[in-house]
Amino acid sequence: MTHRISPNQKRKALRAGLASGRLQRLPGAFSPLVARAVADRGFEGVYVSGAALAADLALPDIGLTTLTEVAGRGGQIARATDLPTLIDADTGFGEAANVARTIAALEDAGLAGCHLEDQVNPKRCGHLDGKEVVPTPVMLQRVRAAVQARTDPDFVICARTDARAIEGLDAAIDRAKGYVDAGADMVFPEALRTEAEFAAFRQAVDMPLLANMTEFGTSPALTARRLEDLGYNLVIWPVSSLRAAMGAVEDLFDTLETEGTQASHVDRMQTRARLYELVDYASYTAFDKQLFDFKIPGRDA
Ligand SMILES: C[C@](O)(C(=O)O)[C@H](CC(=O)O)C(=O)O
Ligand SMILES: [Mg+2]
Repeated sequence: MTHRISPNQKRKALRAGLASGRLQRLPGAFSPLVARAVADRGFEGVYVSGAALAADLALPDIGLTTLTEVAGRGGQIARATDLPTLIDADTGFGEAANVARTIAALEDAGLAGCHLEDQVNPKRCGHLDGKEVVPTPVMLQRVRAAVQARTDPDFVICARTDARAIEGLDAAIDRAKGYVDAGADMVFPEALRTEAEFAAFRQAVDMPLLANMTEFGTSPALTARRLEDLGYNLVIWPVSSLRAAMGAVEDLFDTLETEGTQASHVDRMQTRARLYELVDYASYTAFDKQLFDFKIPGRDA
């Protein structure tokens, strides 16, 4: 498992995927190890969720994490695989000037792209009540700032609109069109309510579209095949791996507490061998051997 693909090559791969007519499938990875498990299958990319990143720090998803934390963790996850990694940049961590700095940090961290949303600061989960959006001109500034700040033209800037839940579908579509005119490469219509709304958005917006298949939210659960048929370009399952892992962790702790041993749980655990596969233990051993198996001319003949 050698990782030699440059950030620019990953960005080009993401762009090619978006232009391919095939759905790009990006499971959320809350850690570099989880990203390895994504890459070990046939997925086209990795997603870094703001909600999962916050939850991992035992924080709610209300804009408490900082750019430094998000870029740092995003970079660790992006470096773990050869796949392009798309990251959730929330509202851009401020207004235009902050957004510009956010793009610089995410590019430097090796991300392939990010999404920026039109919520007010502090933001909320897109599937909960109580969120608000900024006036369209404010989001247009954010998008323009992002596009101008980009130093690699292949870095993908995705504009997310949260307007569906607040202003309705037509307003969300109008906003999306404006964000595209401002230079966004793709659009993330958040919290659509029905499959018909997914279809209507596709009909109205002539740019790559992202579908968010999060659980326990307000959107219907559509399969990858259905989303591809609807003409969507990219799907994220942002928090699914964290929810699955935490479900298993809580079950384990219940077992430990009640049974005093993990024995009945071990068959559900990732094995030591599989973990070593994912961290590519063998190639490190080979590398070490090659470094230390050397002879010094004159000393070792
Ligand atoms: C996509 C999202 O922005 C995220 O941070 O992963 C969240 C997901 C979630 O809370 O389920 C969102 O949809 O707001
Ligand atoms: Mg988020």
